[in-house]
Amino acid sequence: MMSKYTIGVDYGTQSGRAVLVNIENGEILASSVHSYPYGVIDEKLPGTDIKLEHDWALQNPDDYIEVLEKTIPSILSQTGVDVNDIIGLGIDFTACTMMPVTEDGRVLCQLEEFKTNPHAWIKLWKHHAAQDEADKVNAIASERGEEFLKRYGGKISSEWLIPKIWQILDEAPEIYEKAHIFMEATDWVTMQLTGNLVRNSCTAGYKAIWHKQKGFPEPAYFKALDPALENLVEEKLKGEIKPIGTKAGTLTEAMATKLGLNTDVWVSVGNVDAHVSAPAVNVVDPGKMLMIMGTSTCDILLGEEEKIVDGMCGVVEDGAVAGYYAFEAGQSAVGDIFEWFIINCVPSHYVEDAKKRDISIHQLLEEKASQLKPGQSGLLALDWWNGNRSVLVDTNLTGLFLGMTLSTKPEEMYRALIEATAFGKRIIIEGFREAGVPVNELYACGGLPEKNKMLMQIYSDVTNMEIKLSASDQTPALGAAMFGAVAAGSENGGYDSIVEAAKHMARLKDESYKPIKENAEVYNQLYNEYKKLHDYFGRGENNVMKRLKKIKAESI
Ligand SMILES: Nc1ncnc2c1ncn2[C@@H]1O[C@H](COP(=O)(O)OP(=O)(O)O)[C@@H](O)[C@H]1O
Ligand SMILES: O=C(CO)[C@@H](O)[C@@H](O)COP(=O)(O)O
Repeated sequence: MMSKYTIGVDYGTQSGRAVLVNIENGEILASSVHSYPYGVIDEKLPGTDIKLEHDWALQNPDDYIEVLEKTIPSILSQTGVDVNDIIGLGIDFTACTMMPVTEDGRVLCQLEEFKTNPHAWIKLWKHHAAQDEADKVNAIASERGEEFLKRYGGKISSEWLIPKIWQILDEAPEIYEKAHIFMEATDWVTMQLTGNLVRNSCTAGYKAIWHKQKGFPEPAYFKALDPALENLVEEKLKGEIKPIGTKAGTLTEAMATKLGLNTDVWVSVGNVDAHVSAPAVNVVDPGKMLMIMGTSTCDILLGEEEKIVDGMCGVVEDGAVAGYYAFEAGQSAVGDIFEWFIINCVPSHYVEDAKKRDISIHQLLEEKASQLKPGQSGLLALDWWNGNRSVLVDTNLTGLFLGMTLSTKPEEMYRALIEATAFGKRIIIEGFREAGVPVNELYACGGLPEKNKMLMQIYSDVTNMEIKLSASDQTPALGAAMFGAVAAGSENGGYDSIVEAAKHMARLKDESYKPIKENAEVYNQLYNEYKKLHDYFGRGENNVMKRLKKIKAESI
C-alpha cells in the first residue's frame, strides 16, 4: 500500500502549529509553528487607544488564517510528500474561544464599523470578564432546578459560551443584534476551510450546555436569564451539530489553492486541544486520565457511565472517543503561574546567571529547586493565580503563599508553585474516585512534560501514580491529524474510527515517571495541609480573596 498522509493543525493560546503525519504509523514528518502576530489581546484593542477592562482576553481571527497560510505550505515544502497522497486534515483549538459572526462568515471585528468595539472581537477561553453573567446563569439554573447543572459539576464556568454571549448582550446589545450567529473558533476555522457551517459535538457538549439526547436547555430557561435570549438557540446557534471524527467537508477551491493542497482533502469537524489529544496517546479506554499540561492544564478521563462529579468541567457522551463518556476537569493556570513567577519574582543575578550559562530561567530554577527535598522550604501555596476551574469552579479565587520567611529563596517559591498545581491535580483525581469514576492510569502530554523533569516527578510523587508520557511534542496536532484520517475514512486510505487510528498512530515514550516512596509520604502530609487551605479559602469559610478583589475593583 502507498503511504497516505494527514495534516493536523493545533491552535494554542499563543501560537498555532501544523504537522504532516504518516497515516500508517503516526510518524510526524514535518512540523511548523507560527506565533499569532496579535497574540492574546488583553490590554488595548489593536490599532486604537481603547483599553480593555480587567479579566478580558481577546484574539484576532486574522491570526488564525495566517497560521494556515504560513504553516501548511511550510510542512509541504519540508518533505517530498506528493500532495495527492494527503487525504485528511483536522484542527483543534482552545475552547471556549468564541466570536460573533456575520451571515457571510466574517467575525464582526473584521468589519470597519465594529472594529473599535471590544465585543466584536474573539473572546479567548481565558476571557474571565463574564463572571457576573456566569453567576446568574448558575443561580437561575439552580432556582429552576435545571438538570443540566449536575452534568457540569454543579456550575457553568464564566469561560463558557452562554455567559460570554450574555456579556455581549448586556454590554453591547448592538453586537448581539448584528451577530448572525455565535461560533466557536474551531468551527469557524473549519468553516473557512470547507465553506460549511458545521458545529462539533465536543464544544457543543462541554461549552454550550448541549446534550446528545436532550439538546440545549429550553427557551424558557434562556428567557429567565433575559427575555432577549429566549430564542438564542434557534436564532444565534444555528448549524448542524456533528460528532467529532465525522466529515465537515472537503477543502474549498480558494483554500486549497492558498494552502497548496487538493480540493479532495477531507476535513474533520472541529475539535478541542485537550480532547483531541486522548487518542494520540492511546487513551481510548475507561479509567485512563490524560493531563494536557501547558499554559493551563486540562484533564480528560474516559468512563462507561454518565456519573455526576462535583466540580468537574463536564461529562459528554462521545466527547473524546465515540462509545464512551469523556469527563473533563482542569486548572486555569499552570505554566502561566510559573511564567508570572519568572517575570515578576526572580532577582537580576539569577537572570544574569541563566544568561551566562545560556539556559532559560525556568531551567536555572528547576536545577536549583531539584536539590530541595519535599517539605524542606516550609512553603505551601494555593494555585489560583487565574481562579480555580476544578473543583471549585470560581474565577474570583486568587493565589496564596504561606510560610515565607526572610530566608525564603526564589527556587523554593518556584517549587512550591509547582507543588501547588500538583496538589490541585490530586484534588481533581480524588474527586473523580469519590464519585465512582475510576482513575487507574495517568498520562501526560503538552509542553510541560517536555520542559521540566522535576515537575513531572513532583506530579508522580503527589498523586502516587506512574505517569506515562506522550512520545510526541505535538500531541494535540497529532490527534487532530488522526481525526483528519478518520474523516477521510478507509475508503480513501484513512481509518473508520478513532480507536482504529489510535492502534496505528498513537505514540508513547518507553520511559515513565514512577512515584518515589519517601517523597510521596511527605507530600501526603503537605497535601492534607493544602486541602485544609483549599477548603477554607475556596469553599466560603473565608471569602477574603473575593473581598480583596472587590476593594481592588472599587479603588481603580
Ligand atoms: N522549563 C519550564 N518549566 C515549567 N514551565 C515552563 C518551562 N518552560 C516554559 N514553561 C511554561 O510552559 C507554558 C507553555 O506551555 P506549552 O504547552 O508550550 O504552551 P500552550 O499551553 O500554549 O500550548 C508557559 O506558561 C511557560 O511559562
Ligand atoms: O479549556 C480548554 C479545553 O476545554 C483549553 O482549550 C484551554 O484550557 C486552553 O488550553 P492551553 O493551555 O492553551 O493548552
